[in-house]
Amino acid sequence: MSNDPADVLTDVDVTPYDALLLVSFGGPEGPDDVVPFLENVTRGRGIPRERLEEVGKHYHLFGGRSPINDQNRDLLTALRADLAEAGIDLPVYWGNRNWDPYLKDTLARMAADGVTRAACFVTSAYSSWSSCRQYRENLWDAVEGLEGAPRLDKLRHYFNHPGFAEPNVDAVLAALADLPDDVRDGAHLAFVTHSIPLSMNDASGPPEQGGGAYVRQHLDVADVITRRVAEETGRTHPHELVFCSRSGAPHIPWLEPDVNDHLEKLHGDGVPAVVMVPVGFVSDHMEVIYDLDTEAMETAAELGLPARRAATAGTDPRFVAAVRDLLVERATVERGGEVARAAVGSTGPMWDRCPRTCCSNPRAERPALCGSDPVPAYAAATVPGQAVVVA
Ligand SMILES: CC1=C(CCC(=O)O)c2cc3nc(cc4[nH]c(cc5[nH]c(cc1n2)c(C)c5CCC(=O)O)c(CCC(=O)O)c4C)C(CCC(=O)O)=C3C
Ligand SMILES: [Fe+2]
Repeated sequence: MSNDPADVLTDVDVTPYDALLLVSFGGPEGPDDVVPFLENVTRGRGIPRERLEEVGKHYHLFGGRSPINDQNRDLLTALRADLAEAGIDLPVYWGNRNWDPYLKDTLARMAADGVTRAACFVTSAYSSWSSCRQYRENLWDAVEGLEGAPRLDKLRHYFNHPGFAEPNVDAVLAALADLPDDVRDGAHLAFVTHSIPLSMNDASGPPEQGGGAYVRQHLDVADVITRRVAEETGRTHPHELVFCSRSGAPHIPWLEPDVNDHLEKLHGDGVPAVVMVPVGFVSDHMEVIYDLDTEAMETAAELGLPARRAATAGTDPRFVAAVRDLLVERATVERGGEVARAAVGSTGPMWDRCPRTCCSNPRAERPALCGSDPVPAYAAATVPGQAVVVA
């Protein structure tokens, strides 16, 4: 990250924070975990039983174990090493929405350890209820009623941080290089992310900005990656944004096209090859190893369409350093200092606190931490000490 201006302008003072908290989704670690995990994920969500059985099969294909927890363990190890090397002495905790270690247990341990204020890094880079506000609701739930709970700040969205974009650029270059010589130049880049209901995309970001932030943010970083790849190869590969892992009831519209339908279309149009770029995900969890590496790769093979899947950011040192950069940046801001915020593309750096109306909950309004929301009167008493900033 030596050419990143934020590295030069900031120092390694991370006060007022005395911990970093890695916040993630969680996944099952063995066959017996699969059903309880799926129940945790889908509680109250109206996901049809057939869809759950289908998704259960995906996990059982891999021994009932998702790779996501091990990937977070690797990220923790890498983060601790990176912070230590930068001279930052800060404990790093980990808590999940849907599986052990649960956020509630982690927050209780942090309180017992005397942590007073933690920065939260969420393994989800974009705006939407599922990818942002739901995590903020989960943080609320985790501190509610907890004596001595640390105050929590969520680090800003990082889909357009160079430390996230650049590993994706290199991954696309590597995937292109791996395609047969005679089809490489004509390859399309299919940027892939998790589908969400159209209504959830419409409600993503602040309504004053017209909603639709989820898709807009993906399109922005996909443009950046495509242009950076063109700088390296001298060729602008046509690119599209497509979706995987559609869930929910069939009559509810979700973002399309599905990646498999897209591969069929490319093939029908005579496109000679494709690189799938899972830009919506930060590591190779189940959506990537099943929906892309298994299902979409099978579709491509049946079509006879040469396809490669680009790597996710994972523990790329630039991505790990980006977490530190975001931490140091936010600490500086909280101390009242000036920062240079690293961002590529046309969106610009994202806010530190989500606006009150951002990414509304599709079912019912729930209290959430780390926004500019005033804490609702009915809940304020149960969550002492949290940041309350009215926009
Ligand atoms: C936007 C988004 C991300 C990306 C941002 C982020 O990373 O947070 C994401 C990530 C993930 N989603 C995951 C797993 C699942 N998601 C489900 C269901 C759903 N996801 C949704 C959205 C997203 N999901 C939505 C709108 C639903 C419908 C139900 C609801 O409204 O909540 C279901 C239920 C079964 C099904 O129907 O698929 C499962 C099992 C795993 C773990 C993988 C592993 O185990 O390796 C990860 C990282
Ligand atoms: Fe999901």
